[in-house]
Amino acid sequence: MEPKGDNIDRPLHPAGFMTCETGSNEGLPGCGSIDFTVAVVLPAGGSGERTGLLTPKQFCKFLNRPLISYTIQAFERVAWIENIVVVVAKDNLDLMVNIVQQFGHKKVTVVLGGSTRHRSIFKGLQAFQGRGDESPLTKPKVVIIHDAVRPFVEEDFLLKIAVAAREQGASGAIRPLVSTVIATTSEGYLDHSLERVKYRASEMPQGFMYDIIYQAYVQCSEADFEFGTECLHLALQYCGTNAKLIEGPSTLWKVTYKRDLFAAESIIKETLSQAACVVTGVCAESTQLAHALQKRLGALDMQVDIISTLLRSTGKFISKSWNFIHVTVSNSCLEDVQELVRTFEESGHAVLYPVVLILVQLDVSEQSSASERMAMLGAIRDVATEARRRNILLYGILLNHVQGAEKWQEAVENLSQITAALIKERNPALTGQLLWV
Ligand SMILES: Nc1ccn([C@@H]2O[C@H](COP(=O)(O)OP(=O)(O)OP(=O)(O)O)[C@@H](O)[C@H]2O)c(=O)n1
Ligand SMILES: O=P(O)(O)OC[C@@H](O)[C@@H](O)[C@@H](O)CO
Repeated sequence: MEPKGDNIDRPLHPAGFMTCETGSNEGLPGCGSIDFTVAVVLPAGGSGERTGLLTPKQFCKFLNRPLISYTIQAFERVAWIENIVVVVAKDNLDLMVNIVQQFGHKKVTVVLGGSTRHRSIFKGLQAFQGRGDESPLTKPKVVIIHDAVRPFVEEDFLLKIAVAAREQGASGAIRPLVSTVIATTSEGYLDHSLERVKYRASEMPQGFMYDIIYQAYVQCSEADFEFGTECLHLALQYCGTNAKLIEGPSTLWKVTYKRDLFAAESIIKETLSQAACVVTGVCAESTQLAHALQKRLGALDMQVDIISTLLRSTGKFISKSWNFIHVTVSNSCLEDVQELVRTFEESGHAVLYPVVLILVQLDVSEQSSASERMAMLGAIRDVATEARRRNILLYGILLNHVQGAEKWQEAVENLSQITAALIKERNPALTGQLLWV
């Protein structure tokens, strides 16, 4: 999982940062909910030592996409946020610019960080300061500061933080303490414990009037830069600004330890669409199988639609990030699958989230020959390799049309369990394989 930084021949701004395509709020829906400019600083310049991994946690991949890309997406989909400044260590500068380009992130400026979190945040804030030439970034009225390793943040809470920062000068997310806080003696014994109900954990996002937090950083001490962990404290200490504290959802937690990476992956997978569109073609057996599958997947809380052909209606399902199950009684449908891969490529829709495409061949000839199975496997492998480049995960299933109602019911049950698992897990290792049910 080592980061692979390809050198990007991009001019580094005199202030030491690269600007990718910036978005604008003009005319976007939703920006009417806020009448002042808001920007975001995402400190992502750490090394993630506490995970015990060589790859900094913000660059660890989930479904073939780095964690930081999920965090950036959480902010770029908010129409009233104008600019997103991502602060990274020098060694990860090219990697970060690569990620912005690969996943089509907008409004993003990549900035070089510092040796501590506070130093990195200050570098991020400086991206809004003119440096003698016209800075490409508009200085915001309010700036939101958010650890890049907190990917699960929702627009409604960001709105609360931004409005409170505009009104109070500063605002911050808090959560109830899980463990009691105790003070220890220098010999390592209990000195006293704090009354837990009186304390809260300080989380992110935090919001500030830009001028307040910028001035706080201008005035803060070297000790603050070296050892401090709390931006709200700097606003109080150096600008006399008492932050409004807002209790946030439990999803605001920070990825810190290795266990947090597993939790983050599980949550990301849960957010992906489990819905599927079953494409049957025109033959009766496929349609019958599709309805049986729809009933069983429905029992697994999966939404399933059935269509006879991909023409015209594909866009509706692609726009909703649905997955596809293509049921056929012949191996002629690979052309359809290739057409679907091309449609996804043109829509660019699978860039952010992998889409599952399952090819179910109903073997009505009782028992396909080994050579026929090998031919199908070879064909699927080729198409799957191409599909993977478009972030489409193609799996093949060969379903024997067994005789006898009971055996058939069992086969359909197995098929539904396998298709549900493939869609939920999206395991790239199984793509291009032919499962035999
Ligand atoms: N010099 C630094 C140190 C940290 N951060 C960022 O600040 C956020 C919260 O810090 P933390 O969870 O402590 O990250 P790390 O410092 O990377 O973790 P560790 O202490 O385990 O090395 C992270 O997004 C991290 O990348 C930063 O921008 N610059
Ligand atoms: O201390 P760490 O560098 O692990 O993480 C930073 C956290 O302290 C910080 O995100 C919140 O406490 C809010 O300031």
